[in-house]
Amino acid sequence: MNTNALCAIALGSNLGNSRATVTDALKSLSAKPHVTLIAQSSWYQTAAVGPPQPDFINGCAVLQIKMSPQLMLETLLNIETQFGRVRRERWGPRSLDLDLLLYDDLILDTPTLQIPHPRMCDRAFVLVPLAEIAPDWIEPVSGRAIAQLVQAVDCSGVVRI
Ligand SMILES: Nc1ncnc2c1ncn2[C@@H]1O[C@H](COP(=O)(O)OP(=O)(O)OP(=O)(O)O)[C@@H](O)[C@H]1O
Ligand SMILES: Nc1nc2c(c(=O)[nH]1)N=C(CO)CN2
Repeated sequence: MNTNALCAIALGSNLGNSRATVTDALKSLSAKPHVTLIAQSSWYQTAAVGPPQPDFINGCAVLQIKMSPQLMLETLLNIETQFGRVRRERWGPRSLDLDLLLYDDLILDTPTLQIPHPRMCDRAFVLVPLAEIAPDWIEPVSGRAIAQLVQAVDCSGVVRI
């Protein structure tokens, strides 16, 4: 694939030295060929959604990439592995979670990859950082801008650090 695309990703961690992990993971991703970092949010301490577990560090980034969505997902999964991610229970603690949130205005629904990320509109820990760097990006399934979506969720568990 030769054309440039803009994508948004979410980073999260709640095991180990989470702040260092998310920072280093974003550096590692930005250093890859065909990836240019366009914008990076602040980091947030967020109350865990799902089973009881420690708070997360979360943030988002916008990247310009010359990669298909599938290759980008593969790249994210490889970085998760590199940073010690071991897959255990769904929504359980993890050293690093990288989600592909948006890819231009694409809607994609395959068994291994859904874009936009299907749960992003419900998640304050995604929408608050994303609204900082991409408030006008339209989430193509809802047709609503990130700045509108963030107003519809409870952001009380999301604290900028
Ligand atoms: N947009 C996407 N971004 C990342 N992974 C995706 C996406 N769409 C589908 N997946 C699939 O989901 C799998 C990742 O599941 P994972 O264990 O990280 O889920 P989770 O982080 O526990 O939960 P959630 O998906 O709710 O954040 C990947 O292997 C991938 O095939
Ligand atoms: N606060 C917070 N909670 C979560 C998170 C996350 O990144 N942050 N990730 C999950 C699975 O993807 C489940 N719950």
